[in-house]
Amino acid sequence: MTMFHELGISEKIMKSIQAMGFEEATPIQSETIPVSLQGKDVIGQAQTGTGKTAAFGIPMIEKIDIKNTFIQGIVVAPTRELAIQVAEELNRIGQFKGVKALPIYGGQDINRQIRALKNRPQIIVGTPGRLMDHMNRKTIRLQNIQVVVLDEADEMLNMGFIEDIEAILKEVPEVRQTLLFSATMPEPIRKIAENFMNDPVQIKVKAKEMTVPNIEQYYIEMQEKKKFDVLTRLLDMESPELAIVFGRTKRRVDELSEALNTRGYAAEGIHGDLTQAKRSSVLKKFKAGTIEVLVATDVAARGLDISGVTHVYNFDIPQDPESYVHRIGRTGRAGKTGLAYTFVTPREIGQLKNIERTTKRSMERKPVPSMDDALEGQKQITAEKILYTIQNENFSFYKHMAEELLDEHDSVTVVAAAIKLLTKEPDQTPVQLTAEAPVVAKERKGRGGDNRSRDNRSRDSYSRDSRRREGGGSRGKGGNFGRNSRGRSSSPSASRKKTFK
Ligand SMILES: Nc1ncnc2c1ncn2[C@@H]1O[C@H](COP(=O)(O)OP(=O)(O)OP(=O)(O)O)[C@@H](O)[C@H]1O
Ligand SMILES: [Mg+2]
Repeated sequence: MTMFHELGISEKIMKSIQAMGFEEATPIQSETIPVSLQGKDVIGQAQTGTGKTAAFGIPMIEKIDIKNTFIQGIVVAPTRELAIQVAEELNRIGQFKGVKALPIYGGQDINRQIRALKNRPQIIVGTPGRLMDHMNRKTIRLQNIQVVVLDEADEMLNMGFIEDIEAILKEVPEVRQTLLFSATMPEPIRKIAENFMNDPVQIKVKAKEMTVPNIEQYYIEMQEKKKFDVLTRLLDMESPELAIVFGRTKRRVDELSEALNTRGYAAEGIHGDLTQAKRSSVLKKFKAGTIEVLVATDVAARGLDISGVTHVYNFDIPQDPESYVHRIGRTGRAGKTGLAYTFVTPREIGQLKNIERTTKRSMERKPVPSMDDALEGQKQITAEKILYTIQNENFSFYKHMAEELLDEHDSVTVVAAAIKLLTKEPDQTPVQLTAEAPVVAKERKGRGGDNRSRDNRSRDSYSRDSRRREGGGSRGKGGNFGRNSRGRSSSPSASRKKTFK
């Protein structure tokens, strides 16, 4: 256990850390912060949700000279939502020192960004495409950069982004500090990374497995056409606080969120073909709990830190083990627990084994849940709601009616009828889903076994964001059910703990 003050952090930043509610440093923070403060290049690898943002953010902000109005640090991140989130965390860390971080990403009005740049942020957090646009327009100058961070570094050095990263690094002074962070770092990518770095120190937090131990991991084997019923049964049985369902393609995400709405779940989709306004509003609603199921492509797989995500469902098995690690890492963050389910068709078992080999952790097989299991789950939720009401609410207004009913029927009959009325019985409304081709496991050779190619993955907002087609986006609205009406306990959720166990 390391306390932050043992790490050589200045007073103003200590004050921010306190305000953020962090009590002790996480292992990646205690191991990388002192090394980064010495100015060394670092490749940092640690499990999802263990505080890598502050691990690079704290030393980066220490290095900023606030008397100097140039941009002194850049962070490059693969998605817009992540760029926004990282900038927010950096602004919190820099709040007392007066360091400002600005997110720069595709899909947002470039003139607005140019105006925001006039406020002289010392740090820019950007997606590659939009950063390049600004470089070309000379609205961002990178000549005074001292620190470059690649968050989700293995993704940034992967096929889809590497050329952009090379172009960006060409604009940055050669004498600089480079920090790379990710939960995954396939060996061939790490080798590529070294070309951009100066004698980097590798810090890998020792862990038996690549995924977080407090995420329970299950798989269910079934035919493709069974998947949707299984998903809704699981949602009924477990009633997640917030759930993310990952689908392979944008079409899949659209169809799934439509189908979930048809069956009465408050779900919306997020993927790279939606307008940025739509993407932001969906994420906002999910964070607020207005929608309870976020259906997403891999655009939401990396880095996003949303509290209250208790369940991740891989409706389609991920294309590669790294994607699995990041997807399920949206739950079980900062010491909390989480559940992850992966759906596999018989032909995809090889891919499942491939994932297990890489993560060094096996998933437990679960049987296909039945309608009765789903109903049992919903009944349980009704019972919990009734007990909660007995303990916490005033229902004297209804007592007279209860007595009248009990005059005519025995109590078990009355209560059973009331439970039936309150219980959402499994809905079997037919839905339309286009089948996806199975993912066949490939040998991990050559480029680190990254099975993706530019075209076969839903490149999504993983594409160069400024050049992306921005179409559509006006799908069906959220479901008819608010979170409480779907039977969740309405008790206030436990306040967010800020210490890791
Ligand atoms: N020392 C700490 N004590 C308590 N909470 C912390 C600490 N450091 C970070 N956190 C919180 O933990 C959560 C996860 O942090 P963060 O998003 O940086 O994880 P990460 O390692 O980058 O995960 P990912 O690999 O998914 O990107 C955030 O809500 C963050 O504010
Ligand atoms: Mg992160």
